[in-house]
Amino acid sequence: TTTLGFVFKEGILLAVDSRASMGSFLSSEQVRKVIEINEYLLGTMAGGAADCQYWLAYLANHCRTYELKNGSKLSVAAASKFLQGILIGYKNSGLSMGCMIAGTDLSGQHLYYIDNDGMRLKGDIFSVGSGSTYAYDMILSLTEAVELGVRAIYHATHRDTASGGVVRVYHIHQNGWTKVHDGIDVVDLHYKFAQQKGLVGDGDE
Ligand SMILES: CC1=C(C(=O)N[C@H](C)C(=O)N[C@@H](Cc2c[nH]c3ccccc23)C(=O)N[C@@H](Cc2ccccc2)C(=O)[C@H](C)CO)Cc2ccccc21
Repeated sequence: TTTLGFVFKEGILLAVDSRASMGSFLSSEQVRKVIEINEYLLGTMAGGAADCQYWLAYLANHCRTYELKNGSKLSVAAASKFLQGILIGYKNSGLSMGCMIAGTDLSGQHLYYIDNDGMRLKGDIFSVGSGSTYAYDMILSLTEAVELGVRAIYHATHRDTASGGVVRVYHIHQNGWTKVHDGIDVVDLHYKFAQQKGLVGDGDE
């Protein structure tokens, strides 16, 4: 898995791959590693799929319940703190989760990293998952940010056997979030980037 989140001029970008594995068996190339908690919050998943899916769905439920009770939304800090509290409660019980919680609230856009050790960090850039060492960061315009996110995940899926499938990209801004790409096949990207590098010319240029 390769998940990437970074702050840039116009908000926060999340970019992830879509591969699931069971040991050396590739169990899926189409999983969704970004969970749409509500129209202001997104979560990313790396590690145990069931652990991530269960506890991020639990967080989404908590956010909705809070909103109905209090008539206002949880801040990104509060939502990420809630998840941290759960993971601390289950520390050393075998959960495997490396998540990002990103979203927008009254104080702007925020990005947090939370993992099964109970670590919670606020930051401008995180990359989580087996392919994270291949993904890099820069502060860019939206177009450049999207291109970077796509290239970073593509590059990671090209190198990391446990990452692959399609690239999904989300942009978080002051009005919530927009889904930029819902699935670009990394094989198509491979030929597109190879073409751009002139490696796969048609031979008579
Ligand atoms: C086929 C499949 C799933 C699957 O293959 N589950 C296995 C058991 C799983 O959890 N795989 C992990 C790797 C793994 C297996 N056993 C573990 C025990 C502890 C920790 C990790 C693991 C994985 O792909 N994780 C993805 C993240 C992911 C995958 C699916 C959904 C959310 C997040 C990832 O991090 C990279 C592939 C590197 O491991 C999960 C899922 C959700 C929705 C639809 C299909 C599937």
